[in-house]
Parts: sequence; structure tokens; C-alpha cells
Amino acid sequence: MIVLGPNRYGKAEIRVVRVTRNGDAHRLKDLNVSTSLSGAMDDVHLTGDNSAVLTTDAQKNTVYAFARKHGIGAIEDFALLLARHFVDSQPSVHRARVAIEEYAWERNAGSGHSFVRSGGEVRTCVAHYDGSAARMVCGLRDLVVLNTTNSEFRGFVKDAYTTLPETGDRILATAVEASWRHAATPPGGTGAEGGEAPTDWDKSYESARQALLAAFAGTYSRSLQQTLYAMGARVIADCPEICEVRLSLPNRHHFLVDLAPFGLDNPDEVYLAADRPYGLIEGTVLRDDAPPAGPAWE
Ligand SMILES: O=c1[nH]c(=O)c2[nH]c(=O)[nH]c2[nH]1
Repeated sequence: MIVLGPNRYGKAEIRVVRVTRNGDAHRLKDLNVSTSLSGAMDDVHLTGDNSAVLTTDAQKNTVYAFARKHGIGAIEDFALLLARHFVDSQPSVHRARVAIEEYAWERNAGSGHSFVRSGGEVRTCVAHYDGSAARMVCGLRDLVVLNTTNSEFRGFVKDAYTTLPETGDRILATAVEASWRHAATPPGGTGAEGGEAPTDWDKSYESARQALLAAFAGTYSRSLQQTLYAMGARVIADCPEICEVRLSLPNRHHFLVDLAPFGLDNPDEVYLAADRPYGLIEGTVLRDDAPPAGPAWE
């Protein structure tokens, strides 16, 4: 017997730039939106009957039309708006997943209409909606951070292949990829179940980001693993609306260069920044009473 397993479909990477023109002070939102729908799609796959299909082309058009009609505030609100629309307007669509990346721009030279892309950091969110519950995962990637001290690494296993020397002081650097889960949001609302509503997604994002940065800077690190836990725990402690944090931290190794051949010492001043291979440290930090994640991470 051959059967159809889980399936979904949508439009990936819909690039939308929305300009809001308030007099001379323009605002810019630069997004990459991916939609993904699932539901009563068995016949589409099994018999070629497309009557349940809301085309990926229409999904793309909806993103542009909603950008015009509703504007774009916090990406989380835009993602929820789209996810709810697809499920609530189409009987064949039972679940929607809307993922958004936001690229940040800042004003250029104080101008109202000139912008400069800021940082490398990208803000992310993934909204899920199934007609009754909405789930939100927010996050960021490419947040590059570096400590010039307060990082050691020693006491590790020494097997036949271990050559790494122990160090009591090294550079610790990483490009943070983090995502954090909010509790389920009720239909029609943007808040979290249990009264701790992230009604202001921008504020919630900013406090999670600040918590990650503060923990990275403030932790005396005995390993990147320990720093990872400190960063996740700080987000959970500082942001009551967040119940789970997942982190992926590439260890951006900085090796002291041997300058002895040139008759020079190197008292922790000149490093080679290696790009690969790199250690990849990943982990999840969560409240022990976190509600079930459902499809939030899918
Ligand atoms: O913080 C670290 N964790 C490791 O597991 C590891 N492994 C390694 O070679 N260097 C490091 N650094």
C-alpha cells in the first residue's frame, strides 16, 4: 500500500518593500515572506483535481495587496493577518504557516527619504494558524558578537586525536541564530494565552535581543555551550511571554598567530579569524512548565 503523507504548499521568498509616505518622513519595511498552506489536498495529489487549490500565485498577490491595504507594522502582526486570512477564507485550507524575514534599514544622514541597510542582522518570525490556535516563533539571525576576554576553554577530554591546547583567555565570537516561542495566541487576537500578551511585538523582540546581548557580554564563559545556556536563560528570565528559546551558535574561531619566525612576540594581540571549519553549538532552553509546542517549530 502506498499512501500520501504530510504535505504543504505555498510561495517561498516573496520579497516586498513597503514605503509609507508621511510627508517628507518616509518609512521603509523590507520583507521576505514565505507562505505555506495545508488541508484538504488529498485529491490534488491523488487524482489531479485542483478545486481545493488556492494558487501560490494568489498567495503571493495577497501579500502585496495586504501590504497596500493594511500597511506593515510588526512582522508578527502581518504574518498572523495573512495566516488567519488564508485559513478563514478558504474551506480547503486548514492550516497556514507564514514565515517572514525583515531586513533593517536606517535613515541615511538624517534624510527623510534616504536609507542605509543596517547591520547584518535579520529579524524573523513564523506564525502558524489552524482556525482556532495561533502560534508564534520569533527570532533573529546573523547577530555577530565578539568578546576579547572572559572566555576560557579547558578541562575537556584528551583522547588520542586531541591536539587543542587548553586556554585561559581566548576570543569568543559567534553569529547568533535564535528563535523563541510565544504561547498560543487566540483567534483574532495578537496576545498570548495566560494573560502575558505580547501586544507589542517590537517591544518583546527588543527585550529578547537585549537579553541575548547582555548575557553574551556579561557571562564569564568556560565554553560556548555555557554561554548558550546563559543567553537562553536570560531571555526566559527577562521576557515572561517567551517559554522556549532555541539557539544555534557557530564558534567563530580566532587563532593566535605565531609571530616568532619574525622575531616578534604575540601577547594576545594578533589573531587569524578562521571561517571554516567551525564548531557548531546548538541547544534549547525552556521553562519546565512550557505549554506544548504543537506545530510551532515546523
Ligand atoms: O566553547 C567551545 N566548546 C567546544 O565544544 C569546543 N570544541 C573546541 O574544539 N573548541 C570549543 N570551544
